[in-house]
Amino acid sequence: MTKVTIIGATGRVGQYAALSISRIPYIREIQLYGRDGSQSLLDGITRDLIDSFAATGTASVVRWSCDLADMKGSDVVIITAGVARKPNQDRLDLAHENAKIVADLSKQVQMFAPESMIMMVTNPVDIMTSVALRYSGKKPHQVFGLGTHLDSMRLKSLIASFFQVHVSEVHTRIIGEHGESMVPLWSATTIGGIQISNLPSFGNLPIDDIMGKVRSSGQQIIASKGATVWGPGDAIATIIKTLLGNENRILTLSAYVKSEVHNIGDVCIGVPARINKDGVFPVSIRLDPLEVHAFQRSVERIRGLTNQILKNLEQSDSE
Ligand SMILES: NC(=O)C1=CN([C@@H]2O[C@H](COP(=O)(O)OP(=O)(O)OC[C@H]3O[C@@H](n4cnc5c(N)ncnc54)[C@H](O)[C@@H]3O)[C@@H](O)[C@H]2O)C=CC1
Ligand SMILES: O=C([O-])CC(=O)C(=O)O
Repeated sequence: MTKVTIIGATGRVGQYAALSISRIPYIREIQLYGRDGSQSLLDGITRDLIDSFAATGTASVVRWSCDLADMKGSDVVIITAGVARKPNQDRLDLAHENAKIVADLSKQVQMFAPESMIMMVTNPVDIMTSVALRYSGKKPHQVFGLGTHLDSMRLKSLIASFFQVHVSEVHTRIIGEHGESMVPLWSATTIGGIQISNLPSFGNLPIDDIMGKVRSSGQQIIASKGATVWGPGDAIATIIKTLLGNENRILTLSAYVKSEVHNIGDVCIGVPARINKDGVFPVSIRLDPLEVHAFQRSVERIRGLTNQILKNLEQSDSE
């Protein structure tokens, strides 16, 4: 029996993630959690999902609850709860408010679902992953965030469009912060198995323009339609499928990195990680010197902000 709980299920990302996850064949139960007062909305979302299951022949069972105890027995608890940014806000502007929400929820996940893993979506996702790790008391491989997986998919799509190839021909990744200091790994980018810099047209690739589009993608979508929904929802489902299907794929997630990347780390941040039924395990990699430098800057920025947020939380815990 494979059970996934979504905390934040009445939100835009939580709702679509539930639909996308329900398409994974071996997911048997999806538990939707919403705060007290959202009973009617949860009931409506559940009925709508059941209609969708009937139309597609999906075998999953979906239940809703306003009682966190009902996450008991979950394999993974996905947290999408918290505030989302408005146009012209940075994801980091949400850190203070969301940290309190995530710290409280993470303690409860450990209380009611001690065996489960936690997947963090709430922004700023790297910092929230560290908050969840600290407050749940779980092991590092059991707590991870969506990280730069979605950014990597956005870059993949733009490269595929430039070279006019199917997205499956492009392998690339972005590491570091899910935000301004993200680092594209051109050294790890291939098209049809060929290192991108060995393609004659690589010189024409508008790298700055492409990375500008990746960095501002969330902002642009929020400005025009209010929220990013289908991109993150399907990215969440890919990761859940990889994890619970024991696929051993290497995806770029926010995970606690100790020293796997050039001895840089001691924080949760986007890195390539092996994902299987036991959890998420950062892989040891070697990068180009410029990429190492950029990753180091990104890590230092996120580590500094994370430590500040954790200190603030400790202070409010002791008040
Ligand atoms: N990491 C990533 O790539 C992405 C992260 N996000 C983040 O996911 C989060 C959710 O985004 P949306 O679904 O668009 O927001 P939304 O406003 O539509 O939904 C927020 C959800 O959180 C719940 N919530 C708020 N405060 C809560 C609390 N104190 N306790 C329990 N639940 C609470 C709400 O009831 C609602 O279900 C935001 O922080 C957003 O920035 C969104 C897209 C991608
Ligand atoms: O931009 C946002 O606030 C939501 C998000 O993280 C994304 O879609 O990359």
